[in-house]
Amino acid sequence: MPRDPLIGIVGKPSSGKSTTLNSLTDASASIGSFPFTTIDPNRATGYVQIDCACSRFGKESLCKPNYGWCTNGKRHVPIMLLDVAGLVPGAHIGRGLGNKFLDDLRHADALIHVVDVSGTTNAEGKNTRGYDPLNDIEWLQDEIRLWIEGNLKKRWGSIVRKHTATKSNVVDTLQAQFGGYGSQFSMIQRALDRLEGLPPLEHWNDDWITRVVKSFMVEKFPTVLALNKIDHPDADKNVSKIMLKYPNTKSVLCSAVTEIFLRKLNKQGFIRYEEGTEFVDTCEDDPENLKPLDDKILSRIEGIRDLVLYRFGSTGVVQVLQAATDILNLIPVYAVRNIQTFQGGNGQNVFRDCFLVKRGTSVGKVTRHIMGTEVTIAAIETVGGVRVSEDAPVEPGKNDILSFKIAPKSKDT
Ligand SMILES: Nc1nc2c(ncn2[C@@H]2O[C@H](COP(=O)(O)OP(=O)(O)OP(=O)(O)O)[C@@H](O)[C@H]2O)c(=O)[nH]1
Repeated sequence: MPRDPLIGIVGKPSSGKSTTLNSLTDASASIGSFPFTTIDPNRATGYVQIDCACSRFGKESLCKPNYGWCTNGKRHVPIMLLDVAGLVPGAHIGRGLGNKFLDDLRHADALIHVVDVSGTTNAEGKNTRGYDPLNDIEWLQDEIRLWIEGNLKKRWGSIVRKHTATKSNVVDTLQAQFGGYGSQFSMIQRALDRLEGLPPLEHWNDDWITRVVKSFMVEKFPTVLALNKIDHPDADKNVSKIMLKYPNTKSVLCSAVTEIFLRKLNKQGFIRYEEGTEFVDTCEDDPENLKPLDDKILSRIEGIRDLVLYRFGSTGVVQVLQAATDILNLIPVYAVRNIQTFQGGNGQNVFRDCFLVKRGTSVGKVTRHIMGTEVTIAAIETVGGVRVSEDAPVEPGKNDILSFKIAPKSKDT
C-alpha cells in the first residue's frame, strides 16, 4: 500500500522556513481532525489548494470534506509536511544538527527549498547585505550529495567486490545501497538511464560516482525553489540570476511574511483576502462589512498590493505547495459511496473523501490504498455508474471519482 506523500521544507537559517510552514499549515476555516496516522513533532499538516470535483457537477454548496475544507469549488486537501530544520554548510560532516537533518530528509518524497532572495542573510543565516543566494542553492544540493556520496564511498571497495562476485545487476546493487533513502528500483533505473556512456560499476571512478548520486537525487528529492522575500527591493536581480542558472528547476516567487500578515487581518475581519489570489478588500472597498484600519496599515496594504500582489499575481505561498504536488505528479481522487449523487457513507453531502495519489496509478492500487487489503472488491465504478477495471490508470478528470462495491464476507471466514 503506498504511504501518504511527505514534503520536506529545507533551507538555511532565517530563510523563512518557519514563516512559510506557518502560512501553509494555518487553516483559516474550521477543518476536520488530523487524517494521518503518524504524528511527530517535525510534521505538520499543510493544505494544498485544488479545483474540487464538486465544481465539475455544480455541487459546490453540498461539498463537505471530511478533512480540509472546500469553498466555492476551491478545496484544501491535507498533505503532510516535514520541517527539516538545522541545515548549515558542513552538515554532512556533522556541523549544526548535522546528520540529524540528513536523517530526517530521507523520509521526504519532494523538497521545498526556501531561498532568501533578498540577499540580506548569509550562508549561516546572519544579517548581511548583497549576499548571493545562488550559493544557497548550490551548497544545499552539495550537502545532500556529499552525505550520500560519503556513505557510498565508505563501503565502495566491498560494494564492488560483492557486485562482481555475485554478478549482480547494477540496479540491484544500488538499490541495496540507496534503500535506506527510500529509493525504489524504478527510481534507480531512471537515474542510470539519464547517464550517457555509463561504464560498468566496477569501473566507476569518483567522477562517475558523483554523477550517479546527482542523478539519483533528481529522482529521490525533486525540488521546488520557494524564492522567498520577494517584497524586498534587492530580490528582483537575484530572482533573475537564479532563473537563468536553473531554467529547468521549478521556482515559485513568494513572500511568506506577506501571506501571514494578510491572513491575520482577514481572520480579524479587517480585510477580505482570498488565499492564492491578488484580491484584497479593505474598509475603503467595503465599509459596511470590514472593520476600519489605521493609515499605517492601510498604506502597508497599498505597498503589498504594488510590490507583491499586482506584480506577481499573489503572495506565491499557495502556489509553492501546488508546485511541490505537481512535481510529484499527485492528483486528487475521490471515493464516494453513491456514484450517482457522489454522497458519502452517511448519505449526506458530496465528495467527503479525497486522496492525493500519483497520476497513472492503477485503480486497483488506489482501491487497496483507500479500502485496505482485507476487503474483497466486487466491482469498481466511476461517473455514470461505468465499471472500471483494476488496471485502468487514474488521470485528472478520468477514473478519479470511484465507488467500490465490497463482496460480502463468506460464511467460512
Ligand atoms: N521581508 C521578508 N521577510 C521575511 C519573509 N519571510 C520571512 N521573513 C523574515 O525572515 C526572518 C526569518 O524567518 P523564519 O521563518 O524564522 O526563518 P527560518 O528559516 O525558519 O529560520 P530558522 O528557524 O533560524 O531556521 C524573520 O524575521 C521573518 O519575519 C518574507 O517573505 N519577506
